[in-house]
Amino acid sequence: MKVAYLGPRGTFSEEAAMRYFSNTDIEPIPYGNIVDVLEAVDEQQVEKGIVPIENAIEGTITMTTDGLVNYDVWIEGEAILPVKLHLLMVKGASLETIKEIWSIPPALAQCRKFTKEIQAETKHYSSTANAAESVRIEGREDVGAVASEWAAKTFDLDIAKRDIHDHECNSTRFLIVSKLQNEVRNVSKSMLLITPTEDRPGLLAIILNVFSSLGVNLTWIESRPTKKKLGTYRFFIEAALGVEEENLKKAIAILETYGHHVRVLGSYDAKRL
Ligand SMILES: O=C(O)C(=O)C[C@]1(C(=O)O)C=C[C@@H](O)C=C1
Repeated sequence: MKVAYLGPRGTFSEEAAMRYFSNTDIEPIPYGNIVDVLEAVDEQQVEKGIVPIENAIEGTITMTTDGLVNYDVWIEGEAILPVKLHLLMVKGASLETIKEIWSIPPALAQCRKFTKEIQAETKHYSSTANAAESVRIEGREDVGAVASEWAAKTFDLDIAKRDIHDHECNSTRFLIVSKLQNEVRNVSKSMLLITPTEDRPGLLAIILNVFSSLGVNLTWIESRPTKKKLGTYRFFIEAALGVEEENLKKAIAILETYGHHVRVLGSYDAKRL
């Protein structure tokens, strides 16, 4: 089974894929960015994909939420991976000489205090591993990559400083997506994308009230711009109920009678890696 992930080798996405599918024979296929992973699943170049959606420090990974709007994929699983970020440098380089820090924006954002403290410039790469690989290829002693221990081993780099993330308890939530909807039975969560058709006072309160009046607990909510008009949004809502549960079906039906567009993005269980 082919599984698309954000490459190159050595990313947290690869680690999450290997751990999540540890009992399955998979062929991991690296892609250059998160959107390409979702596209590969949508176009059925691969059976499954894995993408990061939320980090404990930095919050939502908007490349993923926006990709979920644009591609027709089904969320069938969730995996939570502990994330430890380190500063990787070429062998023999020292922290004192550092001028630039390279990584993917969500990883840099998880280490804001550290980058401010050492007054280094930051440069964006498409993944932690891509930044680490570039440090290795360029061989410069004045740059470091924010990446994992696994990336340090993969690209034979030194860990110049360990655990540079702002908060000790760091983890990232990944979604496992496929093209076809799997059979949903007794799962604990569902993700809905609600697009209101018109703006009105109390719009979000009315939507949330539908869930609370039916006793449906919500575990995540995120608003994203519609990209059509400033100040208009769509809402990602994750509910602690499987999509086949009566109360969730009722909530969807009520929201639709209010004129909102509701798309079920998936229904799944969470797994800690
Ligand atoms: O760059 C990687 O290693 C990734 O898998 C991406 C990613 C992300 O975009 O959030 C995944 C987990 C960490 O939060 C940092 C980076």
